[in-house]
Amino acid sequence: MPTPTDELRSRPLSTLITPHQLSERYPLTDTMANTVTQARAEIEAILTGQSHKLLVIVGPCSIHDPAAALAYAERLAGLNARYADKLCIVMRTYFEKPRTIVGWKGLINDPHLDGSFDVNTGLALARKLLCDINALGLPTATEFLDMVTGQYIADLISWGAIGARTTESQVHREMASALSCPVGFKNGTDGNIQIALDAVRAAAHGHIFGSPDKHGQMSIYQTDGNPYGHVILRGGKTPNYDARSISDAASQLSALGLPPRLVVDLSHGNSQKQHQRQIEVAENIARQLENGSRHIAGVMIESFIEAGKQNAAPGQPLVFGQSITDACLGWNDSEKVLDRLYQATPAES
Ligand SMILES: O=C[C@H](O)[C@H](O)COP(=O)(O)O
Ligand SMILES: C=C(OP(=O)(O)O)C(=O)O
Repeated sequence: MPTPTDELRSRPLSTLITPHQLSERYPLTDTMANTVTQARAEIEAILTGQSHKLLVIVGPCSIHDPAAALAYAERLAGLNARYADKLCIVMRTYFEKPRTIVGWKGLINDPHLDGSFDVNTGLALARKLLCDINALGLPTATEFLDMVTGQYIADLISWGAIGARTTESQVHREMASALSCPVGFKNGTDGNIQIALDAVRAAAHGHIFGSPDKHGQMSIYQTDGNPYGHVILRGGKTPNYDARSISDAASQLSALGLPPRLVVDLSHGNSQKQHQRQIEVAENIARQLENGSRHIAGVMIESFIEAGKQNAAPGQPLVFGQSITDACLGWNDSEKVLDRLYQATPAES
């Protein structure tokens, strides 16, 4: 026997349910499919400038408690109905968190928040929550980070993001080229927009790559390319939501023959990670809209029931509806921000 040279630093722990098995347990119903199909069509029309509406991706930084997320979704569904003539509201349902170094990586990876890494339960909780939210008629958004887990939930997602830490990654661009929903690419954490422009172009192309299929069989996939890739300005070392930064990015899109429309993240580098600052960023965006800017297709907001964030320590009780990753706006401020954006969005001309 030769000396082993492989799997020296890894080992399989247990088998993973397949995407097909999970979707048999939590199937996509006609109501859910209608929510997804209608929202994707509306978002596509917003991104190409055919719709006057503003896309608003709003919700917790991450999902850690499905009951709290559903309680938030029920409130948000009310605002979705109230503002439907001008806003296209999509709930942030982020199950995978990219970490700067290490930390809790989201509900799918560690659903019990205790390092037990019960991934099969995490996948089931994520899919069930997405079914419940879409059944309310409220569409959902997520970051696609892991190359495998997206297969379990992508049919329930109306808008996807590739994060600041992965926009430059070839495999994420290939994945985006396959996704059935519109996909936004964040600028880099240092503020580099070029990588997001490159990503939009790369994802618009078809690619060939290896991936498990819905039954877990390793397969060679061919993708068509995603025509609805777009840039998300999330700030970097300094913010980039001001009118000048937005029009510069829009000019770069036009020069590439792409629609000069983009999404602005009110959080992260644009709020310098101070959640309350999202309110002033929203005010600035509202004024740009009122001044006739045609470049702002949408915004992203980190919002939950309770403002701020808390530390999740195993065995310690958690505040219901408060973030355990980035700090979020509380519900009252979120309502005010959405109302302000509604007032600033032009009515259909
Ligand atoms: O949006 C979430 C965080 O900003 C991102 O996951 C990085 O988090 P970290 O810097 O706390 O690891
Ligand atoms: C991780 C996120 O953002 P970014 O990739 O911009 O840091 C996020 O939106 O949760």
